[in-house]
Order: sequence, then C-alpha cells, then structure tokens
Amino acid sequence: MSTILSLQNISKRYGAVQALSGVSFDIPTSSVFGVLGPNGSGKTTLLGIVTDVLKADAGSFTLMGAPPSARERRKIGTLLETPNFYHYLSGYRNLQIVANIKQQSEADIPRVLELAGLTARQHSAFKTYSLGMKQRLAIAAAMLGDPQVLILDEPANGLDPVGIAEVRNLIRQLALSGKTIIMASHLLDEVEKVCTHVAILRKGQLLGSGPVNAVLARDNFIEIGSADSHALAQLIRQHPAFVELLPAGNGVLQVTFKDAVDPAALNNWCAQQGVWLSHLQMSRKSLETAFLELTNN
Ligand SMILES: Nc1ncnc2c1ncn2[C@@H]1O[C@H](COP(=O)(O)OP(=O)(O)OP(=O)(O)O)[C@@H](O)[C@H]1O
Repeated sequence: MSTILSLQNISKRYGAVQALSGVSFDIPTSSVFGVLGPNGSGKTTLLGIVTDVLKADAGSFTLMGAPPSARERRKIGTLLETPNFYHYLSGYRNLQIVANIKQQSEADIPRVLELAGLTARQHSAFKTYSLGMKQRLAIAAAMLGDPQVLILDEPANGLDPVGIAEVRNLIRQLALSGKTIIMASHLLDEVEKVCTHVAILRKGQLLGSGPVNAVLARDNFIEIGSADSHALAQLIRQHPAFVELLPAGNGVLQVTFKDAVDPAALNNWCAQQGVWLSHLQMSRKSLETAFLELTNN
C-alpha cells in the first residue's frame, strides 16, 4: 500500500496549550483513516494543519511523497465545518455557489449529486432536506473537482441513525472508488464500522496508529481447536504463559495468556507436543476497549 499523506513531527501550540506534540504517522492511499481522540486532543488542529487552515510550529507533511504545492493541495477536498448553505435555494443552486467560490467547473455538479444520492432531490430547497441529506450535500460540495483525498471533521455529528448510515455508505462508496478519506471522529462505533486505519490522539500526543485490525487485536487472547479438544486442553494448561481457558463450544477453546502470544509460535509449540491445531483465531476487542486502554494509560 502506498502512502498518500505522511506527517512528520507535527507540533502546534496555542499560548500555554500544547495542542500537538511531535505527531508522525502515514496515511495509506485509498484508506478510510480515522483520527480519534477525546475532546481537546488535537484532532481539529491536525486536520487544520494538513488542509493549510493552520500553520504548524514545527514538523512537516508530504502529499504523494512531496511537500504539497498550492496546486497539489487542490487535490484535497475538505469539510471542516458545516457549510453555510442557503436555506431557500435548491441543493443544485447551493453547489453552483460553492463551485464558483472554489473556482471549480459547474460541469462536475451532476456527478457529485449522483454520488451523494441527491439527484432526485437536487431541485428541492435545502431547508426541505433531512439532516442526513444536508450532510451528504456538504460532502458532495467537498467532492467538487474530484479530489483524491477527502478530509472530514466529525462527518456523522448530530445525525440520527439513518443519517449516520447514509453518510457511512457514502464514505464506503468513495473509498471503493479509490479515494482516501481522512476523518476525525469521537463516535468509536462508527469508526470501527467504516475505517480501515486509525490514529489515536490524547492531549496532542499520538498514542498509536495503524490498521484497525492491528489496533484491535487482543494479542493475549486466542481461540484454538483440535480434533481432540480434551488433549488440547490438557496441553495448553502446560503452556508457560497460560492463564485461563474457556470452552466456546464445538471443541473450540478460548485461551487467555499472560502476555502477547505469537499465533505461529503457539501452533508450532502444540505440534511439537503432538497436538495439531485445526482452528486458530486471534480475537478482537471493540474499538471502545482499545481506545479506553490507550487513553487511560
Ligand atoms: N484558537 C485556539 N486558541 C487557543 N487554544 C486552542 C485554539 N484552538 C484549539 N485550542 C486548544 O487546543 C487543544 C486541541 O484542540 P482541538 O480543537 O484540536 O481538539 P479536538 O480533538 O478537535 O477537540 P474536539 O473534539 O473538542 O473538537 C484544546 O485544548 C483546545 O482548547
């Protein structure tokens, strides 16, 4: 996977508040990248820096391997705060106004309306839209000019479950078409559903980043099974890192170890003692658990 955006040692201070301290991570091309953190952890500041709304005190970032020129930066579509759409004008007219402000061709409007699922309602007044439609129109506005990267600050904020699902589907659809989506969010459930990668911030410091699966992996908890589950249970109790065992039905055992266990090494260890595993699965914790573990530490 290639890197589309790479942050190196970004720091930013507002007076006495250190909003970001030396934050570095890479965002893979075509990922849906979630920036997570409690209130005040620096998410908005970070997005502001990569979209050039704010200037970092230190550090730098590269877009597609190079410091971004003004032209390159136009390849980033942004939705940092809810745009002020005109309530009495239609979705289409509002996009015309945005296209003119952003000096982008109006010819792109039907495409973004279609992507956002608003074609049928494009001539209705904005004030008649549901909250989900309003947010989809805002994302459509950010997509004008077909940017490769979209940056969204809390795209699901304030929406009801239907609106959240609509925005989620739109983000997934954009990711499928190869766009990279970077979103700040505090809705962990939502991030877990839609993001492929995450970075977790607390008080301006990066606590961890990487593929969602790696962040969520519980590396001390493994499900194993074997044709002779009785022999497996006896054997696994002898493992030097064994803590406890729970039968999960169908001969599968859920085993907790003292610390991280490499699945390949565990497989090997069992085989050496004559027990062949027919099932081996790392388990996942919820993003909420991972987030609380990281942010409470
Ligand atoms: N213009 C500013 N002047 C002074 N302090 C600021 C300013 N903008 C942000 N801060 C402070 O910097 C820190 C990081 O704020 P930021 O908005 O980036 O966090 P956030 O993670 O986006 O939070 P939230 O989820 O509440 O939006 C906070 O302590 C905030 O109070």
